[in-house]
Amino acid sequence: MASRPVLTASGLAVGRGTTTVASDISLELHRGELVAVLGPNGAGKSTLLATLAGLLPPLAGRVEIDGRVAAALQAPALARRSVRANLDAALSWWGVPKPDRPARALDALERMGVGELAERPAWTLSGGEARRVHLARAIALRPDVLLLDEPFAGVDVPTRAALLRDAASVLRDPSRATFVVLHDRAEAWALADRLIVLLDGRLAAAGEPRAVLERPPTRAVATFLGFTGAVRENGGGVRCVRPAQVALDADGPLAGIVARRIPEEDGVLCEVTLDGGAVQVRHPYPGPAEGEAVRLRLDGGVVF
Ligand SMILES: Nc1ncnc2c1ncn2[C@@H]1O[C@H](COP(=O)(O)OP(=O)(O)OP(=O)(O)O)[C@@H](O)[C@H]1O
Repeated sequence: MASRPVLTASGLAVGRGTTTVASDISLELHRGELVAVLGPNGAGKSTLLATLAGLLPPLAGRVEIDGRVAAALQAPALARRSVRANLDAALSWWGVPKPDRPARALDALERMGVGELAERPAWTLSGGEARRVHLARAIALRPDVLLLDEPFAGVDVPTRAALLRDAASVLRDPSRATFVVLHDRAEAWALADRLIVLLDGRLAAAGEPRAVLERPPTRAVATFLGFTGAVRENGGGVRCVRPAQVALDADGPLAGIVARRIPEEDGVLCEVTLDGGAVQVRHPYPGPAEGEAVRLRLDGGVVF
């Protein structure tokens, strides 16, 4: 990317106390992009975010920022006052002159779809409403770098879908870089311009989400990204496949046995053992029985 980065982390090691959680992290954030961080529990996503925010000292390396950073941490943590007063306090602390604050606050609340909640006491909000206000408060600051830690945690599925839809348009802003820790891969596909995967204490993958999904750099990254099937190849190596890359097909070249059926909303997820591996495949209800012999075909995947 040609523009000057608004945040540059070089050779960064992050951790708590003297314990290193993740190291050798180098990344750049540019204005206008939304970068998502994925990784399993305990991978160090929140620790990295807190370090980029300046809330924790780097254990090695450095973070350079060209502008101001605002972070919205995991818990909404709204003060016991009205929604409007919560935003006003943040804007005041940020140094926004008093006459400018009401319009800035209302604009951010409206952009997050909660303008009508401005006068509500913060403690009367539902979890989903509090999340929106929490995001609005960070957006209202108009930082150069916006760091968000799991902004959709604990929000139920329909509310989450609506929040994601609103956030996708509000969070991407040409004037700032947005860096967001996510738990759910689906959120990353919906939101991110760029994806970072933290795994086993290092930055294990980085790139455009589609590219990372199509060509995960290691088997560990592939497994983390949902390549649940692995089949030995004749020529050597192991082909890793996602359930969507497997089809039950009476004329398919591979023979397997259904080892387990996991009922899902729109069908069944079948775990099929093959000579040389195992895969998962989705099938409309009722699908094959446990113990049934099936034939299947693999469409794609990646070989390690
Ligand atoms: N306040 C703390 N004091 C000491 N250790 C901590 C603290 N917070 C987190 N840790 C430890 O640091 C490691 C990384 O935790 P972190 O919260 O950064 O991971 P994460 O990837 O954000 O995980 P999750 O997906 O579960 O939120 C973990 O081993 C965790 O137990």
